[in-house]
Amino acid sequence: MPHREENTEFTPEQYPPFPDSSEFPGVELQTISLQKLIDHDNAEETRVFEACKGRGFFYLELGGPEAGETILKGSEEIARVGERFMSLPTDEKMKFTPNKKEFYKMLGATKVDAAGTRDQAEFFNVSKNDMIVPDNEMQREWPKEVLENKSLFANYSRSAHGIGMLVMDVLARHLGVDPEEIKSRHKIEERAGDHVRITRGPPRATTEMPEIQTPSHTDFGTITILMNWLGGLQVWSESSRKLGALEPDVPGKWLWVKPKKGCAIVNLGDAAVKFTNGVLCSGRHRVIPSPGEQGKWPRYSIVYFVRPVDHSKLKTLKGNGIPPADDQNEEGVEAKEWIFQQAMALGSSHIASDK
Ligand SMILES: O=C(O)CCC(=O)C(=O)O
Ligand SMILES: [Fe+2]
Repeated sequence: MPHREENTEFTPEQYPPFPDSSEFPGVELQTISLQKLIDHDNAEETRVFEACKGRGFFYLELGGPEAGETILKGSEEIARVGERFMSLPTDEKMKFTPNKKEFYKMLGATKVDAAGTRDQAEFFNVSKNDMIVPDNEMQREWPKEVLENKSLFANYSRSAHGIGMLVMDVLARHLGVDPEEIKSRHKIEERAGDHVRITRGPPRATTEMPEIQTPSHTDFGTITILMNWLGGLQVWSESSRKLGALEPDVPGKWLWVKPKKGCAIVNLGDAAVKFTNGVLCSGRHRVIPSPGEQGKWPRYSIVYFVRPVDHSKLKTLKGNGIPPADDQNEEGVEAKEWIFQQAMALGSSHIASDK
């Protein structure tokens, strides 16, 4: 049985498998090989492009290349760092929630529906910008658990950002977009809303499904690299390119995304939809407690959000695969402001810095 002691509750080697039952219908996702993308394998590039036009979600097999190995190993190390931080008393953790925004979000701080039901997960966001710079250029206070592991977060951020950009480069070339246009909007050294998020959902309170750990949303950024070990993530069966609504706006149902060993789950965010005038899809998803026996364990996930740099303009890119947009003559909103607006449309200041 899982216990809440030092480094004992994140125990992937003990987790039971995702239940094999029609009660928990799963979604079929393509599995893309990172190594093949690095090798510019044509067929693999086409598969990833199709996956991003369709649901905007796929598994990425990480084993082999250095960046992939960093994510595989680093996500577990970060989960253990997260476990130590999460075990602190709430008031200690709340010190890292300046102005009720960002960094640490306690369980129940956001509303998951119009009735005001509260979420059931806590998370901590670690900004890429502060991890990749020398100590004297850091802009915020961080808990000692993070500071002691700054190089872990820095390496993880660089690898996840690099993987995200590799995928975006493939997509740009398939859309006839100058890859430099994407690169210049995602320079790692420039300030951006990128962060590593450590989320902990408590074991399921009752056997009844569901309480909501992370409410229905689409991610705000460009591309997300997600590592999780227990079920709980679900995607909406029908893809939609409408942004902002809390609830799905097309008929469908929630399908489970089963964690796949050795793979990240990669999904596009709203900025990728905006950049491509809706050619690419950012899939709607949510997290509920893990199914069956898995629900007895606390659930950790480690997410990296790649976002456009703060001062870049959220304007549709030009390319022969992108329908002309009506924003070409507008000045365009800066990424930082745009992400804030997306968050406000979701109706929560906590989500402002979130998804
Ligand atoms: O915990 C997960 O598996 C997904 C979390 C997520 O969607 C998010 O933090 O945006
Ligand atoms: Fe998400």
